[in-house]
Amino acid sequence: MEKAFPRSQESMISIIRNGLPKTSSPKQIVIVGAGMAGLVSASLLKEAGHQVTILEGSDRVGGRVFTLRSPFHDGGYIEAGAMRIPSTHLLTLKYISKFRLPLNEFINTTPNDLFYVNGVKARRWMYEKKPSILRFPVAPQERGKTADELAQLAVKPITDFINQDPEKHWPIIIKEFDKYSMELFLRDNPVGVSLSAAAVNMINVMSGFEGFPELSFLEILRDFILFTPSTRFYEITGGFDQLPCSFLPQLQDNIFFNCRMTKIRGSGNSVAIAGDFTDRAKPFEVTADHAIITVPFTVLQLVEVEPNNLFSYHKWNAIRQLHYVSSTKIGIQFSRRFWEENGLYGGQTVTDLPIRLSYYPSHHFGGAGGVVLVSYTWEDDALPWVHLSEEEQVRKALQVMARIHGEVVYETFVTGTAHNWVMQPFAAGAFTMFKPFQETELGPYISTPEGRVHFAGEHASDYHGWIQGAIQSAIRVAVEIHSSTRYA
Ligand SMILES: Cc1cc2nc3c(=O)[nH]c(=O)nc-3n(C[C@H](O)[C@H](O)[C@H](O)COP(=O)(O)OP(=O)(O)OC[C@H]3O[C@@H](n4cnc5c(N)ncnc54)[C@H](O)[C@@H]3O)c2cc1C
Ligand SMILES: N[C@@H](Cc1ccccc1)C(=O)O
Repeated sequence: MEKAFPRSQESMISIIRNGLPKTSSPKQIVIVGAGMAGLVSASLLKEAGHQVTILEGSDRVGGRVFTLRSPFHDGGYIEAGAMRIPSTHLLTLKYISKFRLPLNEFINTTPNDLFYVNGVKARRWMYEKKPSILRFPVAPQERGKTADELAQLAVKPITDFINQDPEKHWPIIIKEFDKYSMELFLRDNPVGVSLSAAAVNMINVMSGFEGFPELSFLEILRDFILFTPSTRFYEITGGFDQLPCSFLPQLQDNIFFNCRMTKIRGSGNSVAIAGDFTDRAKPFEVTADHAIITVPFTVLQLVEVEPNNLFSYHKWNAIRQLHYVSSTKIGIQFSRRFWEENGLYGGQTVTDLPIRLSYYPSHHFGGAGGVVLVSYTWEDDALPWVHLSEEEQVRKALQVMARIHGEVVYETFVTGTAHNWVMQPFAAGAFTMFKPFQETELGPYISTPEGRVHFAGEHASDYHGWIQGAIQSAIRVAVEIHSSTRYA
């Protein structure tokens, strides 16, 4: 029996570098979804000698890696999905280097970040010097501390324990604290300092997490640890769509676009994927030895499964209950980089106004104009935007931005676009984020295969909401199928 699925990044990096051993018993494998999970799993399995067929519902590769180039001029673009890669995400960085794609630093925050909160405009360095300038009515003992400092204080017993021995201690932490939401843990801290409502609100507003405080404490903690100022981030220079497109030379003959899966039918040693072509309302059906399903569980709920007990009770639970965060992004192009005249080179604006987080471009500094991610919202914060037309979202975002940057936003406005992930038929949400109890109760059943049906995607990984998760799950599922065959 082949070695168990390699959990460490190092062993997965060697699979990315060297591929899987050539098989002596090629299998027919149908993969649904040409996002990063589908592309990576197909690439590894094809390279190892298997016959892969990729069915993609849309007309492009990439899925939630989606660079919006229209309606921008002069090469402008905005990332509707993935836009930054932490320096610790070695699998993602490995594929970027394998395809020789250019990288530059994604400047996530700078001391010059512009805040507009509780009606107060301030720079990050001013706030870090005197947190009370943002007028959060925190408790006396909380005064003089930033949101980050208060959050670190509250989670310190947990992070200290994890840091002693992450491999051994994370499972203990999950068992003890999976039942907590972020909000409950911070307000009624079972191991450390409980914070006042105002302090928790300050943490939520300043981190952009105000939209989902009721979600899993541990899930948010992982990203809280990741987003510490010491973490460096990168972006693919020229747009993230170059990453999924880099798989095309190897896979383009294996990908069938505009193929919407509507049914999964299992029978003994084979599995059939049925559906219709979205561009010509014609049915299709593909039968294979194995199927890899990479579509989000939100979308999978609308796919018929025959027989129903092809999936176990626990798998059905996970498909129905796994939580997906919604997210909206609004990108606006300006004819002049007025934000740089204001000392903003990359970095962000944090506000309690409906745009919540803005990110200034980390590329083409000093250029004639540029595209700003004017609004990036999650969960409840994303909802006020979804009922508006694209034009209304751009206009409203511009109006809100004018309250922070002044009339210059109107004088230099060129064009804009908005993307609401909850409205996308092949995503139906932005990314997975557990609710309390879900890591323990759904986690073990998200990735497990059901007969000849295998599951990959960011939801079926240890990195929810990251390309890294899609890649990790793809390598796992490729090993899962490949190790059930004999090597050449
Ligand atoms: C707003 C946002 C911001 C993000 N920011 C970052 C970031 O900065 N850095 C980072 O690393 N990650 C980020 N991510 C996460 C990252 O984009 C995803 O984790 C990753 O792209 C998911 O890949 P996947 O293959 O699992 O899923 P997907 O990319 O969703 O691929 C699934 C594919 O299946 C197709 N499909 C769905 N249903 C069907 C069907 N019925 N029939 C046929 N095909 C179907 C879809 O069209 C899609 O192509 C972000 C995501 C979002 C939404
Ligand atoms: N990884 C995505 C979404 C995300 C944000 C925050 C926490 C978890 C996931 C981003 O960087 O925007």
